[in-house]
Amino acid sequence: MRPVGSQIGYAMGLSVASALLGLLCMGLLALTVKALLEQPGTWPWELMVGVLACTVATYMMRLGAFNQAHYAAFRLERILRMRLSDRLARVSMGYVQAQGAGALTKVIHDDVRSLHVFVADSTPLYARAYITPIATFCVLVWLDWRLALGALGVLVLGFGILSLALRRRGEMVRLYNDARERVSSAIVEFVQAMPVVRTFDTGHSTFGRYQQALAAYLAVLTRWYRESGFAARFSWVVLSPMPTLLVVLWLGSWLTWHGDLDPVRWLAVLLLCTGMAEAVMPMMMLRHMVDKVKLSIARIQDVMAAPYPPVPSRETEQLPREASVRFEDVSFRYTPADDEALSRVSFDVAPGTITALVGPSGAGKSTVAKLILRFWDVSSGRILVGGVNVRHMTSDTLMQQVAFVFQDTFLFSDSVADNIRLGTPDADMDSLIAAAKAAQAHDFIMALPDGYDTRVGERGVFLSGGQRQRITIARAILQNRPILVLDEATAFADPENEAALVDALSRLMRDKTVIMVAHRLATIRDADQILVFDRGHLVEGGKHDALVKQDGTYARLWQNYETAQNWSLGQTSRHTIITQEA
Ligand SMILES: Nc1ncnc2c1ncn2[C@@H]1O[C@H](COP(=O)(O)OP(=O)(O)OP(=O)(O)O)[C@@H](O)[C@H]1O
Repeated sequence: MRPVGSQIGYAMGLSVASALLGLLCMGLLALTVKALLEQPGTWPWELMVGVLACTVATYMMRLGAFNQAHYAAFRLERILRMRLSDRLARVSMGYVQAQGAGALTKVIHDDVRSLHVFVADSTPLYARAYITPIATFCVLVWLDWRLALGALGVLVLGFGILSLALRRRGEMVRLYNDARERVSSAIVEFVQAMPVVRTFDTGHSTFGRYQQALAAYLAVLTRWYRESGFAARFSWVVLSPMPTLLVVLWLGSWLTWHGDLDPVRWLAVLLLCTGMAEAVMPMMMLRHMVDKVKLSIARIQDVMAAPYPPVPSRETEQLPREASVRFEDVSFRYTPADDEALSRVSFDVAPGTITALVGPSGAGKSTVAKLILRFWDVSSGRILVGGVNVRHMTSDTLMQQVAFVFQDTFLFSDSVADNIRLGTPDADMDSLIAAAKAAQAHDFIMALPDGYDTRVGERGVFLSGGQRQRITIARAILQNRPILVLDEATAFADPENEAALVDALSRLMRDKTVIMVAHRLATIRDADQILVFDRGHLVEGGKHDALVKQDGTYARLWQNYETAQNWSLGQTSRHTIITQEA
């Protein structure tokens, strides 16, 4: 809250001033009554105008306090979201993946929102809740210390009972928050997994988890209510204005009876004393809000404390000399608890050559591809791009060297043109269209309702996997970076798309250093170098023909691949016949 601290302070100051003016207003009201009683028939105009002015000023200041608090909350929300997204853009991918997209979204959205609500609605109340009872008590003591003590006695009794009710509050709040979190994650899971749910279990097991979470939530609430219910409600009764009023009324009449109390003072005490008890209620509500917002603050602070991977400054960084890639004895594990995903891997990729990464599932091919872009830092060894350790260049420099085409293409809900322009925002329309044509994407883009201005994902414009892939390829062509990393770029290709994709890729790869993860071994027969991985180790390397002759892992993979091609053809035709008969 520090960035908007002074504005919050101003709001709280206004709120305190309005509370004090409210008291002054009551004092003037009592004096007005006194004047009316002492000189019947005359109007104490000055006092009455004073009461009116104080009332107006009280409400103006209260309004001002809430205005300031709301402006502070809007500013805070914006500042926090900017800072959080800035941090997330620069922390390692490892951190982002470990936290999970859902949890991070919740922090940026919900936790910042609850801080907004707290600052906007509660900070002025907070100031009031503390100053009103203290100031009221001081005035009451000045008016009549015996009545003041009577009113205080009621408050102390109410607090005593309330503390009994709140004895195990810390533990209950924790249980309550845990149960609530479980309900919300069960809902998220239920909704996100809807396609799987519909296909496999008609919702029984996921919905069951949601129901269990709800039942546990209900159990916590019921227990909390049962354990603290009576004491809490009883203390609410004691702390409501009525008991204080009764005590002051009874004590005051007894003192007046004995001629020991001026009736005007008594009236003033009666007018003021309820303010003390009234201020206590919001204090209790605020305590609950503070507890809730503390959890949000802790989560926001966790994200803000996530460490940046060390990067050199623009002055000290080293610039890559050419478009080569080199792994030197690289080992890597995703987390300290995981097994090594890569073990002592070394290889060289010369500028302008094509290198294919192959191997069984889980061998570490995608890991190699992602380490080149420094999504994670290696555990040992080093990765050189253009002869420079990736740790010794800024991420901007690395980005200018390497373009990436992932298997899971993500398009922003923006126009097709802006999706292609990502990374080269200044590209003009002609070069953008040229890139789309080279990527075999121009024709289908022109068939969309608004051509290049069509917004992806809106008004039913959903693109097929192959089309999305070609938009990403157009993006990479436009970026025209010297090194290209392709991770399963043809994964989504259907027969109709595949020819277009292969054509697009070959244009993209022209004159570039290419490192591609490949499952379809036929597409990489002509690669300059094939690196074969198995369980994190680089087990073989060389050209296709030589590797087939070696009769090792690659020869086995190649054999399996060829068998699979033949097998799938036969199976597909039989399957089709069976389905038709059915
Ligand atoms: N984000 C991650 N966190 C933890 N472990 C991971 C992560 N990504 C991959 N791994 C593990 O690292 C190993 C290598 O995975 P990788 O994705 O590089 O294999 P791959 O050869 O690309 O497999 P595939 O062909 O199936 O995509 C696997 O054991 C995998 O379980």
